[in-house]
Amino acid sequence: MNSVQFERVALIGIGLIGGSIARDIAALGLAREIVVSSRSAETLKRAEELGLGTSYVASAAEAVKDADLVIVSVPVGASGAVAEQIAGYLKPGAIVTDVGSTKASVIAQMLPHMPAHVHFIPGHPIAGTEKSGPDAGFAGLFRGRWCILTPPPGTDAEALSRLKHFWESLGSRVDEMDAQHHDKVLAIVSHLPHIIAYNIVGTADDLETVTESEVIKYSASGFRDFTRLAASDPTMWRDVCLHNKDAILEMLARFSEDLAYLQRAIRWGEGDKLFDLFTRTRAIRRSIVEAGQDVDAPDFGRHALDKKD
Ligand SMILES: NC(=O)c1ccc[n+]([C@@H]2O[C@H](COP(=O)([O-])OP(=O)(O)OC[C@H]3O[C@@H](n4cnc5c(N)ncnc54)[C@H](O)[C@@H]3O)[C@@H](O)[C@H]2O)c1
Ligand SMILES: O=C(O)C(=O)C[C@]1(C(=O)O)C=C[C@@H](O)C=C1
Repeated sequence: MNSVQFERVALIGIGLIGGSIARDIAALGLAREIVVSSRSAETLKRAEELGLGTSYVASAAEAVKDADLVIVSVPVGASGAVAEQIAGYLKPGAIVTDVGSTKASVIAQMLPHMPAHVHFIPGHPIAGTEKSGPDAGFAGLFRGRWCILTPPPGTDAEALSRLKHFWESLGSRVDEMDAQHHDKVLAIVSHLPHIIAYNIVGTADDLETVTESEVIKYSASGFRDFTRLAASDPTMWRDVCLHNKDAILEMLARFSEDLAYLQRAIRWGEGDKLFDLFTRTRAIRRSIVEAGQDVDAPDFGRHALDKKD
């Protein structure tokens, strides 16, 4: 049974993630007021049509006044500008968090603007889809998914526990780690898969004779899964690449080495090497499914990634 946790929540950015949080807060009754703010007038109007908040304001500074919880859900490259806009208007004791896919850069951009009288606790829900905008959000997106918090050293324990409780109310499991570690882990499990998807779909598109007809015709195959990821928001993913540059480049270097190993095994007909690798990776997929981390499980009910198991 949930109850009101915050009198007033300010949502800065109301796309897929902000819009999903808004729907959950309302459905679960976690706040008395939900103030929605968006840079784009069109998005704000749409959020109002969808009834995502209790009030709607164009200015982020206006939105955070008297808010006990501020959630910044904008592309990571915009975090610093938002922090600068809201800094002078934050209520003493407010919790300020974000949902950005990279953490060290968000902290570097936002922390310098945060007044000493607020609790700044960055976060990242590991849940999403390839869609964006307020219409794309839905209640239950975070259920059964991880949310990683990266509290800076010295974070107030009570504020941290309130934010943790908030995400748990949305159905998430919460972990804490430092921002650098987060960025390394996410580089391999989230950022690289997207970069690889953008790349493979781009390569297929460059093979013009193929794309004209056959890629579309035969895309009910492994390629289709890549096209879903490659349809993800260009602004968001441009920012992720630019703001987790070091970790992504490190993982890409490892990936290229391993790809060269695979390429060599294929060239020289080294079937044992191929078989061993494919056996190892199959076991990983099976352990993910067994651990209940399979997004295709009925309770996640979002999209069909891989129905082959
Ligand atoms: N999409 C996902 O799967 C996913 C998952 C977890 C976390 N995230 C992170 O959540 C954040 C929001 O992503 P989303 O998927 O909700 O994006 P979205 O495009 O659906 O929504 C972005 C929101 O930010 C606003 N915005 C865009 N540019 C801005 C700017 N320069 N200044 C101020 N506001 C701006 C937009 O008007 C919109 O309200 C990003 O930091 C992203 O990395 C995304
Ligand atoms: O499922 C998807 O479409 C996603 O891209 C979600 C996903 C991911 O890679 O898992 C993407 C970016 C986030 O920061 C968190 C989650």
